[in-house]
Amino acid sequence: MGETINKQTPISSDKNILLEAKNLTHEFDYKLFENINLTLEKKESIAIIGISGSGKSTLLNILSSLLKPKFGEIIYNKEDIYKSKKKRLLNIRREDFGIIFQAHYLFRGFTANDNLEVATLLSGNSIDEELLKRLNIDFVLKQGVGELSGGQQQRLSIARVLTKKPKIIFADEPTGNLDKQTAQIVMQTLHEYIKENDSGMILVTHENELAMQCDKVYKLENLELKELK
Ligand SMILES: Nc1ncnc2c1ncn2[C@@H]1O[C@H](COP(=O)(O)OP(=O)(O)OP(=O)(O)O)[C@@H](O)[C@H]1O
Repeated sequence: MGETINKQTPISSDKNILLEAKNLTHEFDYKLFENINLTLEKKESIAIIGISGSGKSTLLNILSSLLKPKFGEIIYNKEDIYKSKKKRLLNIRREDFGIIFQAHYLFRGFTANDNLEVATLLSGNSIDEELLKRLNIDFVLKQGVGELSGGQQQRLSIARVLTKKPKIIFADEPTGNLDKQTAQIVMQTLHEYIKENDSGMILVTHENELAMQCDKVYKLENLELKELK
């Protein structure tokens, strides 16, 4: 009898689920993946690895509301985001999703501080001085974005995303421009953020070491997501 109860007990309760990808299929010139499923829970980090061209960034674009898949659903807050009205999709992207891509969309004609202010205005949150110190960019706030190094720009874009207090972080090679030590600080900051804020993170990376620091690791290979951890 006990066995039956165990079998019926869900591994994760619905209220812990942040995002679900169901039966995703996508292709451009060639098929990238077919019938992929993925679930992200609160406080969880997921890494996606795979060879160049396997479709990792495409998958992240689909998960993060930027690209409609050929087939399949992305369920967030019990709704398929790609079936939502355009305005609703934009609101989810703007308010709940924190998208960290290498081509960080900073406003280049403005100062670092102006860029953070935009996030505070949109979200109603204030700038987290501690976070800026941690990321070692607290001393560049008055500088123009164009005067910052690539790595400083990357950390500024991460600070801007976190200022929004997103429910889910989507990060594509977020430490690509950074030395090993700084990359580690950034990853630690992201992991702490999701634990402290009941958020989740999906990370695409080439670096196995960073991937293995995540709770789950999947490899995109032969059209499938294989669970490595
Ligand atoms: N918007 C697009 N239009 C047409 N083809 C695309 C588009 N975006 C990606 N592709 C193609 O899809 C394939 C997968 O690209 P993607 O960037 O998802 O791979 P990746 O695994 O992230 O690669 P990398 O590790 O090199 O960043 C590539 O062949 C790429 O040229």
